[in-house]
Amino acid sequence: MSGPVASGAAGRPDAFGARLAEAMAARGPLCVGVDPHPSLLSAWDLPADVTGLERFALTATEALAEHVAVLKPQSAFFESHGARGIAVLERVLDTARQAGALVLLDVKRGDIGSTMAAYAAAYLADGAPLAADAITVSPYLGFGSLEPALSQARRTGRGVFVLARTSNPEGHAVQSATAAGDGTVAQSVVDAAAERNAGAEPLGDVGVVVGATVKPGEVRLDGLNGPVLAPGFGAQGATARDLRRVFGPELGAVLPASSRDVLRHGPSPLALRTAVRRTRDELAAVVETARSL
Ligand SMILES: O=C(O)c1cc(=O)[nH]c(=O)n1[C@@H]1O[C@H](COP(=O)(O)O)[C@@H](O)[C@H]1O
Repeated sequence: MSGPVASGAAGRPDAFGARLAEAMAARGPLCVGVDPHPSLLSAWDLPADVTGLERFALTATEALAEHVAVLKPQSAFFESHGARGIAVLERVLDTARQAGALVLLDVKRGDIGSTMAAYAAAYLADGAPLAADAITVSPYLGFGSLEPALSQARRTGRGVFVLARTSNPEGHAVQSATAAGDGTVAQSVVDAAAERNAGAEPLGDVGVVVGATVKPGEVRLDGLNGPVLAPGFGAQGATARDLRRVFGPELGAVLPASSRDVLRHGPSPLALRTAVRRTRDELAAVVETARSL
């Protein structure tokens, strides 16, 4: 898959939505998280320092990046090692890109607009050392405060995934509260993303995050016209059948994400790839059944 280019509009072939749809069709709808938890480093017999981080993250990336549509490094695990950890993250981004995976950098940024512009420059600008194909962002300073990231992503053929209804149980209290007007806070996020995606083909660049662990019907996704990142699959307890229950007919645009449940099979590259293949086959079976519903 080629990297993003510098200009254009949603609907162009190199827009993030189009590149993601192509990657999901070619490689199956699975996003694997590269989350170098200290406990996983220890399970892989690696030291809990930056050399262990590097071995872990590059082993996982080299083993998997040719086989999945999207790799999602979790920034915090790299940041916790300081500048040398960030240097490892840069290598992960580069290695994944060379292997043709799209890279979704999980940084969950959210800030006032003028600072959001700096985050956009850090992660969504051509040539930035930490540029990724997409990032996760938090809308809790107001969806409008994300504008600099949304417009930068559109200009550079990149994407954003906005937290809507997250997989963790604590998310319910704020995200299921009633928003100004009507409906829940989570639904207002999905609706704002849908506005940005209107008219894009085959998918818009503004995705949302809805955990695979949530109850069916908590958010309506039928008008989104964008991708849905669904973490919570695997280690947090959601199964492929839960994905079908939660997302039903929208499953075609859903990108289930799993980190620990894949990574625990390492350090053998073969065992990591076998875990990915098994997970992908399970997902393919439920997506197929959802299509025939
Ligand atoms: O944005 C995310 O990626 C995310 C959103 C969410 O609602 N829940 C969630 O678990 N995540 C991330 O997805 C990954 C889940 O990891 P596992 O539970 O090991 O599969 C972690 O990196 C989380 O930070």
